[in-house]
Amino acid sequence: MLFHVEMTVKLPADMPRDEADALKSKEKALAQQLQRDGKWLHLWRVAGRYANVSIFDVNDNDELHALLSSLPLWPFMDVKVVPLAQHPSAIKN
Ligand SMILES: O=C(O)CC1=CCC(=O)O1
Repeated sequence: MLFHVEMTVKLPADMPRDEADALKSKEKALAQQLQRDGKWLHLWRVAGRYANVSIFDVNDNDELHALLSSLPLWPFMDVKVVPLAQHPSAIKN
């Protein structure tokens, strides 16, 4: 199942720089592993915002939730999920 996910990161302004950097580093390592695993198909920065748009390919809603909630930045993100279905006019998917 494919999901469009928008994540907006909101780190507390008073979070120490080294703590924020450690979280971002862990986030990057896990995001890259999930891309190698074929679960995280696309990862795009939203221009001008500390946010990304991603496409995930997972088995079901529960796997998506488990994956998203395992991200180190999860406690500091607003996440919007849109389930995707086939479009009848699409010539590739
Ligand atoms: O910077 C972000 O958009 C949050 C994030 C998700 C995966 C990653 O490496 O950073």
